[in-house]
Amino acid sequence: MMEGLQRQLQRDRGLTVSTLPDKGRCLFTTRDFSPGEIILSEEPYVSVPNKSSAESRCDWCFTSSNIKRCSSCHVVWYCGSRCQKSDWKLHRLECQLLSQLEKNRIRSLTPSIRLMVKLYLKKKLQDEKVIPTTVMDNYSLVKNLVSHISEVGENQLVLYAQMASLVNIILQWPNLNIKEIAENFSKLACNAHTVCDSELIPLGTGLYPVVSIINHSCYPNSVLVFEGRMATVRAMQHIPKGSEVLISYIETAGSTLTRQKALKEQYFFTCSCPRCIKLGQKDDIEESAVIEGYRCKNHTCDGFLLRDPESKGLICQRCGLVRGIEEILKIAGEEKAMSEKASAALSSGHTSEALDMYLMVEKLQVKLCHSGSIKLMRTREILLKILMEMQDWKKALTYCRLTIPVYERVYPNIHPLRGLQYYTCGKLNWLLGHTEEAIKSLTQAVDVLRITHGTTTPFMKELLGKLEEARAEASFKLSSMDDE
Ligand SMILES: C[S@@+](CC[C@H](N)C(=O)[O-])C[C@H]1O[C@@H](n2cnc3c(N)ncnc32)[C@H](O)[C@@H]1O
Repeated sequence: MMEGLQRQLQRDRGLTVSTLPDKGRCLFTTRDFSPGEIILSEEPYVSVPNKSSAESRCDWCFTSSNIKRCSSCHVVWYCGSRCQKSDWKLHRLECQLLSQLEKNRIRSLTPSIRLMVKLYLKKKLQDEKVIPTTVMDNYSLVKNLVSHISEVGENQLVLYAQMASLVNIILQWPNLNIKEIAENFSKLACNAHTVCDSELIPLGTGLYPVVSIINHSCYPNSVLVFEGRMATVRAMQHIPKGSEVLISYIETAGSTLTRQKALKEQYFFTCSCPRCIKLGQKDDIEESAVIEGYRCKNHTCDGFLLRDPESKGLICQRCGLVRGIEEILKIAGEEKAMSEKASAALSSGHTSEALDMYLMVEKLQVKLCHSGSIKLMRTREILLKILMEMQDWKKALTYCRLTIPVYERVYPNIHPLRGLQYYTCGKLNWLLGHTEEAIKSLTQAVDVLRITHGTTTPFMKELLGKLEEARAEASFKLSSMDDE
């Protein structure tokens, strides 16, 4: 199977699988790739939508529109007969199992448990040749995934063992190996991908064993996006022949320490990408102080603070003013308490209370954090979302504009989140009738998103349509001015 995969990747894609001593398997290019070009597309081996009390999703394509519950198991939803048919061979077995479960068990079913049950059902159906196997779609690819089981902590192991025994109860197969199921949970933790829509809203989880060969970099040359349930890896820059294809597994906006911690905890490795090797160097320390540190006490100064070895405070690197730790901790405490209240208000649907609370959080964070702070940017993003929900386009645009300089600082020129933020800015300007500004932001969005998302998806067609509309409006305005 592995030779078959190698041959297909080489012939159809210009790719090859190699092994590096410090990384394990890796994907390399055997030809040049240009920015925006698809490197790899893959359907999931298995996938499952997220569980949300507010919104169910089609088990096959993840849409939440026009969905109906399966009339037999009452657990799984489909948007129509096409998706139901595509999933039928597997769901037929799953449906019988789910129908036998007690109500309490059904309620406690998590997406991970369902994903694991589906994994075993798919393997069984492929073993019995009910579902065909292909070089890109077979269980041996799952077998080859890394699990890091020997590095998993005691508490996590107990959790995996409990989850494995639940899978065993659901499947009721003789001779099921609980240890193997637990190890497969560990594989899912470092190999499964969150399936997102074009705006990067999470919809579910999928296992894409070929995409899982791709290693991580905090400065990646490629990006993983989803078109429905299909995973697509695109080149974000020119990738010469003989390069390793690298995507990012994590939110790359954080400081080197934050990124390394996240990678170690979930993926058990220490990243040595061009950004991570700078750990502890002057530039890296200063960047962390801006994006995760505190602001100068003097509000007219935009300096960042570093620990002052002589005093018990932090010293501004621009004006030299010392800021005491006690004062920082006091505001930080108030900010934490208010953030918790605000988040609780938002998740219980009290939108206008949440808005007031987040405005207070923002005030405290402005006192506390540097203007380049990621934390402050996240609060402003929440305010932007709330204000958009309330259709207060004017204030929403103010917040969107405030986030842009931080996006431009923490994300590279071509990054999907940066493109999406320009898109939001463009839409808001358009709604407010600021045609010229809308054209500028929508053009910036297109420049980024045509590389990360391609140009042919409905999402991109909508964006390109909006830009065209804004340009037509601008030239109409111009020609009516000429007439006057
Ligand atoms: C999704 S898998 C990637 C493929 C993997 N190398 C393999 O052999 O199957 C994730 C695992 O790959 C390894 N890995 C990924 N990126 C790495 C990197 N930049 N440096 C070292 N190891 C890395 C880690 O062991 C991580 O848990």
